[in-house]
Amino acid sequence: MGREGGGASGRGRCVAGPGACRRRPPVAGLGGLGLWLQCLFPQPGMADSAQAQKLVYLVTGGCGFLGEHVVRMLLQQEPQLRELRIFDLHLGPWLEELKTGPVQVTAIQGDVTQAHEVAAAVAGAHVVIHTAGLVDVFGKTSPETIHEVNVQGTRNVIEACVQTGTRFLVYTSSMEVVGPNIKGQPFYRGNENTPYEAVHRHPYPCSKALAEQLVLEANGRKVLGGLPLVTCALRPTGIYGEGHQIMRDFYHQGLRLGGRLFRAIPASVEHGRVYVGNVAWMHVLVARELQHRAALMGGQVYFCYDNSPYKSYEDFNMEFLGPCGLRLVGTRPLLPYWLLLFLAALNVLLQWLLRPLLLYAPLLNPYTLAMANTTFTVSTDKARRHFGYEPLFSWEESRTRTIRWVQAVEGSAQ
Ligand SMILES: NC(=O)c1ccc[n+]([C@@H]2O[C@H](COP(=O)([O-])OP(=O)(O)OC[C@H]3O[C@@H](n4cnc5c(N)ncnc54)[C@H](O)[C@@H]3O)[C@@H](O)[C@H]2O)c1
Ligand SMILES: CC(C)CCC[C@@H](C)[C@H]1CC[C@H]2[C@@H]3[C@H](O)C=C4C[C@@H](O)CC[C@]4(C)[C@H]3CC[C@]12C
Repeated sequence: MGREGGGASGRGRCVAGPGACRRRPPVAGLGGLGLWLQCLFPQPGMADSAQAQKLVYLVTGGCGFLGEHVVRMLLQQEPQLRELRIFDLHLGPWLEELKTGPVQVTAIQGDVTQAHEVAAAVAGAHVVIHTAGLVDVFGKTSPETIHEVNVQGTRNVIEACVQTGTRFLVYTSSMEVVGPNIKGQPFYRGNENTPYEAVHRHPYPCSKALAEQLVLEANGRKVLGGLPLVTCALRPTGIYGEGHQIMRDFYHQGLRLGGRLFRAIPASVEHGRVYVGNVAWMHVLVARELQHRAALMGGQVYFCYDNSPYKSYEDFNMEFLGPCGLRLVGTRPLLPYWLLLFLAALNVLLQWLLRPLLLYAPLLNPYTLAMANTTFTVSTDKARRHFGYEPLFSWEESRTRTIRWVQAVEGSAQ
């Protein structure tokens, strides 16, 4: 981290990996030499036709909450896209509608823990956006499985890039790679260089930290063909927007409680949030600019940010749930913190006792309580400086879109 400054631009050169050159039809009559010349000196006119749609992207986890937004954003905003591969354990039916567009959409059902499946999907791709992961802070999955998917899965993606000659890898990391830490120390509007004691105990942040480290260390490794791998990691804070399962859960919980939610966290605790459309846009931009600014961006981490307001987790949710008819009761937490902590610990015990019979995984546990109860917000412009990022969606638009989505959830629940 912390390495900043100007970097050489690879713009205009054959920067998209050996596959890019291999894939274009050779210049007639010149055979292999033509192929070379074409890579070195693109012909006039190619920029707008053949060259415009030349790249193959792979999105792992492309059917998840964030992954779907990345997929749709790529199709809307990436003119260089020729083929989009979507790799996921569970493929969504909505993929079908994408297959009628001008870009070839290839759905691949696969498991990131299976190295051969990953290698087959990666082969021939120019860019990999690795969002697949097990997001579990509720104890639904074993720590071993979280490690297997998040760490070994990432290792498999890296090795596949190296073996098949894919040069650009974007990894979806998380704010939790930094914190909040188990000491509950605030991270108040920090940036990528803010010192913070990152201490991980919970399997999910541990796995994200290890995986991020693997990705950053892989930057510069030689891939098949001899060119260097260029990697970077994006660290979203808590993502919200259309498709956010936890928002849906809070909404339904509020409906069950007669249209009320009860404040558990002091309003003064700030929790970083970022709109899913802007996180997706950052992925698209990073993937694009990594190809031109490898020296500057390779091996870097970027927090994901936008203009969403700094609020407590609950007050922020009310920005959407309020207009949908829910009310947050209390200006201060209704239960004292020690009692919440006791209930959180009780939930852990219940989870353990009930495990042989059923999966008991409530929202409240000591880790989620610590997350919600510790200030963690970012304030940075590193993404703007390095790759020209500006949020695509204003706060008002992000809010409106999310409210509309919650209202649609409500409609479909009736
Ligand atoms: N949701 C957030 O607030 C948030 C914040 C920061 C970072 N992230 C990161 O963003 C990424 C996406 O998170 P999300 O919220 O969209 O989660 P999600 O669960 O909605 O999506 C993850 C996707 O990965 C797929 N997947 C899981 N295991 C797989 C496997 N073994 N092989 C192939 N695919 C597999 C799932 O099927 C799913 O479609 C994750 O890496 C997560 O750590 C999420
Ligand atoms: C006191 C309780 C009732 C409130 C519980 C809220 C809790 C479920 C919320 C609070 C903070 C949320 C996490 C935070 O937004 C950031 C991330 C990072 C990401 O990598 C995965 C999701 C996660 C952990 C959110 C999960 C839900 C949390 C813990």
